[in-house]
Amino acid sequence: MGHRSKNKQPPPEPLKENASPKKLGKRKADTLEEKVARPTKKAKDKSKKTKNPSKPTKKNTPDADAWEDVEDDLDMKAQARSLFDDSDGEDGASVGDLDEFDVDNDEPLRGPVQTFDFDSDEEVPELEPMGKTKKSKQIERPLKIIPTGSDLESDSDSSDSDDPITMANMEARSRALDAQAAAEAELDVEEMQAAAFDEDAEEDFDMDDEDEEVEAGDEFHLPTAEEREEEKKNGGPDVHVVQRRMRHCVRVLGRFSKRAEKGRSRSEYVEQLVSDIASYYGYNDFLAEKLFQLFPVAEAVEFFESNEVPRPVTIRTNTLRTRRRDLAQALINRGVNLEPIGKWTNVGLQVFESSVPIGATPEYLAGHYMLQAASSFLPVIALAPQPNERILDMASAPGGKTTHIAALLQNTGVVFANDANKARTKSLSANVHRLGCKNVVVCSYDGREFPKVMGGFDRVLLDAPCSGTGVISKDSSVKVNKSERDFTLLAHLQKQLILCAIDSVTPDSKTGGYLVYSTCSVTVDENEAVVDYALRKRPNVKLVDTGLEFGREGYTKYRGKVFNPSVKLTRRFYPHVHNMDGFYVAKFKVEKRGKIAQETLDKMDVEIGEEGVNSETNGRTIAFDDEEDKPYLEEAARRRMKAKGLRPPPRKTVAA
Ligand SMILES: C[S@@+](CC[C@H](N)C(=O)[O-])C[C@H]1O[C@@H](n2cnc3c(N)ncnc32)[C@H](O)[C@@H]1O
Repeated sequence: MGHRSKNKQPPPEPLKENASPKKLGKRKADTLEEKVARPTKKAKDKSKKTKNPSKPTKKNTPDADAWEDVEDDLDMKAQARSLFDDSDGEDGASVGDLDEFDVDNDEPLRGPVQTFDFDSDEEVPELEPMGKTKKSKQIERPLKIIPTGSDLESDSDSSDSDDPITMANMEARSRALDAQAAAEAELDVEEMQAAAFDEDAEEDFDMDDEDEEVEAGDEFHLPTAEEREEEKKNGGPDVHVVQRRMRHCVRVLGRFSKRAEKGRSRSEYVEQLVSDIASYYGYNDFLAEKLFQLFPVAEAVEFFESNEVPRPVTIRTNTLRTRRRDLAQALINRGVNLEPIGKWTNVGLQVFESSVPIGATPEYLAGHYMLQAASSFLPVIALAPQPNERILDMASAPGGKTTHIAALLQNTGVVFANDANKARTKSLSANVHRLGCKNVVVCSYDGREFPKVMGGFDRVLLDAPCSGTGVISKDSSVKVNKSERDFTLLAHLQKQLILCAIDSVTPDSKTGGYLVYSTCSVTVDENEAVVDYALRKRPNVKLVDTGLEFGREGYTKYRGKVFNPSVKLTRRFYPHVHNMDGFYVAKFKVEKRGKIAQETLDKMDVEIGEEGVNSETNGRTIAFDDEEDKPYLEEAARRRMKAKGLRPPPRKTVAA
């Protein structure tokens, strides 16, 4: 595939699991080439239609989860009361055949049902989403349903029409768009096939190419340390050089024994590749390496590349106020082109294009939906709250998941929505009110104070503060502002929070007794390592299936670390695999302390004993490891002093 296909994205939905990572083929090579021309990457002329959302403004808060943060900017006073109070009724306004929005059907719906003037700028884009005049990379995402050749023929006439869309021509226009997408898809396939036979294509990364012949003048030479030093002195390598070198390194690392230069080691190639990835995509060396290590070589490049592309714009229907089909129709009437996200959610909609700002429609202001990344649905689906339960959302601002929980509870029971950051609880409260959640209590404690503040919860969600390495496409500052120390401190905070979250769950719950731990980060330190720590420190918990239909299994071994085998039950989500933000979800069942399976206890004793940690387990609380915690506690004390304007004493210990 060539330039045309750059940035096309399918909707967020499960892709085939365990598929071997895609080979870097011509398409990827083209992608790399295109980077040279950034930011004017797109070759396609899309001037006819105003398509697709630009991302809503996002604050640079590394802890922030996805773009529920746009809610922060809303002036509550401007939030109109519901304009659609009647819409809850089973027989809402008759709006044509929208049965597909009743849960399972994923047919696309697009095109307004009224006449729209695509060239006017009538709406004031308060929150700047979906700006008519802005194009985003999502424009080129292929539609989900690719029509047949006959559709192509019959509608080809109308595909380019500039006539206004009306009830009469909407269907034909819609089919024409599908046909266009199909034609593009066919072209892509042709290009891909052509590339497969193009022996001269130096960009072809085919790792299985037995008969490769390197043309004269195209031999690749891995720079020596001196040459790299020289390159640095001269202001760094040219972008073309970096691209070419990255391709070559990936190629060599794909079949090292055959392709490597004599006398050069694998680690030299890896070092060069990571260094080039860092400079090409703009990461600090530390983070580039950390993320690179998560994947096989070629897949790692896919991951970095996917972080350059925005994820699909998605919204969650607030079922406390409306139904998905009614919401879809209301938005279609406003000129929004959308379709259900996928079969795994019956409340999500993916927005492809809009002629109105999607963060400021009357439906938005009336709380009929939440702008929410698809990945953010996952932990709440895993939590599976049941009516009348008592739930704690331990780190909840700005409330994307809290309001989802409240909706699943159908406004019964109670949700304690906590966040340590008082300022962020304002947007949390605003969202709670806008979405009509009547069972939510907002509070602001450090999560580590639970369960002393209150306990006895049927379910707890800990959507932990994290490094945000899963949401780099939304917040690129993560590329440079995270150091090794940040990861150490974050992982420590996460470990403390998870123990407090576990202790807040009542094992006596008749309906629940679960904790869901999630992050929008892909690093093992913040995910599997935290979960494994919790299993070791709290033998009364076990991991259970998340209930999510897709996602890769959690690592049970990683770079010399061995985790509890049950960590396999946790789920990882990646932008390059699932077309959603990088995310991690683990679900624990909290059991009574006396009821722990003996085999689990035996295992715990061995594991904990091996580490030389306190091995008193049976029924007794295992405290934090004071020695391990010392530097972190010291660091926290230093920070508190600094915050109070006091000068902290010099450091005594250093975190590992
Ligand atoms: C990933 S965000 C939560 C997003 C939220 N769950 C949602 O869906 O909208 C992490 C949150 O943790 C909060 N936080 C950080 N440290 C905390 C702590 N010690 N206790 C409780 N909350 C904390 C941050 O203020 C931030 O709002």
